[in-house]
Amino acid sequence: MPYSSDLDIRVTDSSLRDGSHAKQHQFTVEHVTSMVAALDDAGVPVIEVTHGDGLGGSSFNYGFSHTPEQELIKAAVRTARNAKIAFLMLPGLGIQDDIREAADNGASVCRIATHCTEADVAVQHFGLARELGLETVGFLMMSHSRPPEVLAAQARIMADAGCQCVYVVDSAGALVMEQTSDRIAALVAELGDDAQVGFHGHENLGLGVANSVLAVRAGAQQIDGSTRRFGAGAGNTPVEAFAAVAEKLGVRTGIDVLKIIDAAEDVVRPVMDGECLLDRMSLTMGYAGVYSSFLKHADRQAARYGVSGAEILLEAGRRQLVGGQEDQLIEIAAGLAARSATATSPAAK
Ligand SMILES: CC[C@H](O)CC(=O)C(=O)O
Ligand SMILES: [Mn+2]
Repeated sequence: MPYSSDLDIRVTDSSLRDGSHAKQHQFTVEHVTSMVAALDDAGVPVIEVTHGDGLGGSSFNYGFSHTPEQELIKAAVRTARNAKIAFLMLPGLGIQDDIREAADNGASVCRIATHCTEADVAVQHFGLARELGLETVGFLMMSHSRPPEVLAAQARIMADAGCQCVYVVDSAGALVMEQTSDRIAALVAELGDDAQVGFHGHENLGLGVANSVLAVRAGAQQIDGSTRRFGAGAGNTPVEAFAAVAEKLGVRTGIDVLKIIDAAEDVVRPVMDGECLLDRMSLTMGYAGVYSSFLKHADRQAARYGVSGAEILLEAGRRQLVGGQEDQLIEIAAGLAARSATATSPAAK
């Protein structure tokens, strides 16, 4: 087992990583220090801190960070008294030296994310992380897009490479109830005692907490959330709501519900540029199965080309775009603008 614990479920708070998308990667050391202090005090056992797109994500394509992520990781490690500090990396975007640096800076949980059909690109990274003594987590992103048996086979590749907990990642917030539990159950059956199973939800259909409860009932042992839903799209499963629901169900998370409710309101909310909303854009993402981190990119291209952001997302869903294909949002917006110019030109009438 990757960790010894008397908790039933281990919660990882992703607000300082998934929330980086919503914050357009503008976290400062002060933001990290205040949020880590509050989450740690409320008993959150793992806190993830990285650029939204993981180590090495600060770039023209994904958006430049305000503060280098390794500085943010160091600040988190300095601040946490009990919580472990985790980081995310996508092979190819981040490189192995980034993992070494994060480990040197005191992070202890290495989370490696691939598209849900591409687990093999992470094999060497899991090996390195284990050599460095890091705890390992694997992310199968866009898990709504493949059936349970495909995900289970990909989870097996991760576990054989040294991954200690494989997550079903609902990047688009598109999974509905049993679609979550069927996927979790398939991974649990495949992995047995070889690795744990986790669930990372998004709120784009308003199902983060419900899907997480179903994931737990299907055998998930680790659950992600973000305090105040501070994450991409409509945000992640709210940690404070999940902790409250878990307590009512008799599931122990070790999180003090009243303290995390206060942290959400008094500490996390002031760091956010705005609430993560279940509005037309994020709901369209859940409905059409679009990667939550495309939200701000789609907003920008909609404004730049004067077209509907929801139309951009619907086409992104039709094309089944995956992370790394953000540039296609520009092409989609330009195409919508060209079509609307043709339709309104006098020659077309
Ligand atoms: C770009 C990484 C991505 O945001 C990871 C994640 O949280 C997800 O796929 O939901
Ligand atoms: Mn996410």
